[in-house]
Amino acid sequence: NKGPILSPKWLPLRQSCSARPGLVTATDVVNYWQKVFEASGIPEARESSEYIVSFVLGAKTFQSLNSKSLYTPLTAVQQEQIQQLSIKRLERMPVQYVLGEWDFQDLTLKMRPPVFIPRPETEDLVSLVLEEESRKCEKNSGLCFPVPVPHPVILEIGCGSGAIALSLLCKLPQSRVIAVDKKEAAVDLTRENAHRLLWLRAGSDSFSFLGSAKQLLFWGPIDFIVSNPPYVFHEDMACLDTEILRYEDLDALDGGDDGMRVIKTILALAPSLLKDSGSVFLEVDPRHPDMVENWLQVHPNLLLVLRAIHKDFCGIALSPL
Ligand SMILES: C[S@@+](CC[C@H](N)C(=O)[O-])C[C@H]1O[C@@H](n2cnc3c(N)ncnc32)[C@H](O)[C@@H]1O
Repeated sequence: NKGPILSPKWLPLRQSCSARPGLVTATDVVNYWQKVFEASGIPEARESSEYIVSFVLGAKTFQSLNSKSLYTPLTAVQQEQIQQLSIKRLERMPVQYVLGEWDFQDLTLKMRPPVFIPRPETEDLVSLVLEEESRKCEKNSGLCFPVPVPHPVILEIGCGSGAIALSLLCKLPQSRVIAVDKKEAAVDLTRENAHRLLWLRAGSDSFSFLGSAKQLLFWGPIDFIVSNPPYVFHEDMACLDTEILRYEDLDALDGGDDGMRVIKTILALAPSLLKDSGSVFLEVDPRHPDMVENWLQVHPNLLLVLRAIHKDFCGIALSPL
């Protein structure tokens, strides 16, 4: 039900664009595909076109192309590549899947449907964990008799492409990071991204992948549990963008009736996994902090308290008593 790809509205334009391949520049092609995308109702038409053209020219952004790249005529091969990728975008494939890679913090990660595409706001979740770790280190160095702080053990539940876990490992190279996801496709992509970023080939044993939460119990005390779990309220799922509904794993987003299905699992699991000084960092819906607080009140045995809410980014931080 995706409809015709080659709509008559833009086919003549494409023909005129490819008729004189030697004379078409990157700027011409960006403008051309922007118009095609707009005519087909593709969201973020300009950005999509710019990303695709820059990618084929080996750049991250259109703005970073120098004037030579902008005005040198594209080869027929480059035009063909741009057309192939643009056709995928016309099918409403998210640009991250079209390009097959996307940046998260300082990392370029492989992206592949249906594994969840990391969102920019999740970068703040990583920053919150890093801030907490540096606070712990500062607190210790302020003691009269500082004791060596052991390197943190970090567990990410629901790693998707590995964006959070790999960013943390990159920023805290001495830490031990365990990444777990219930979907094999996600664990595989995290593993690929880790290999791609060379940590495993360098002989590091600081990254582990798990397909099942049961194995976590063998891991011993953990400093930080971090997760961007599925937290969309089930009734809101139908309102998601076509790009998401068509290509991303909906299980990665659907948090059940109250959006708390996986959040509750993580909170229930946390006390048995965390060190006494450990914390849980979760990205949640803006409605969730109150709901989490109420849920914790009826589960006092978990000994968890809601310690901070970072409303701007919909993140909450929880820590055990
Ligand atoms: C919103 S995505 C987040 C992916 C990644 N952490 C990110 O931020 O880009 C949620 C992820 O949690 C995984 N997931 C869902 N339920 C899970 C469960 N019960 N245990 C482990 N992973 C789960 C999904 O497969 C998906 O990869």
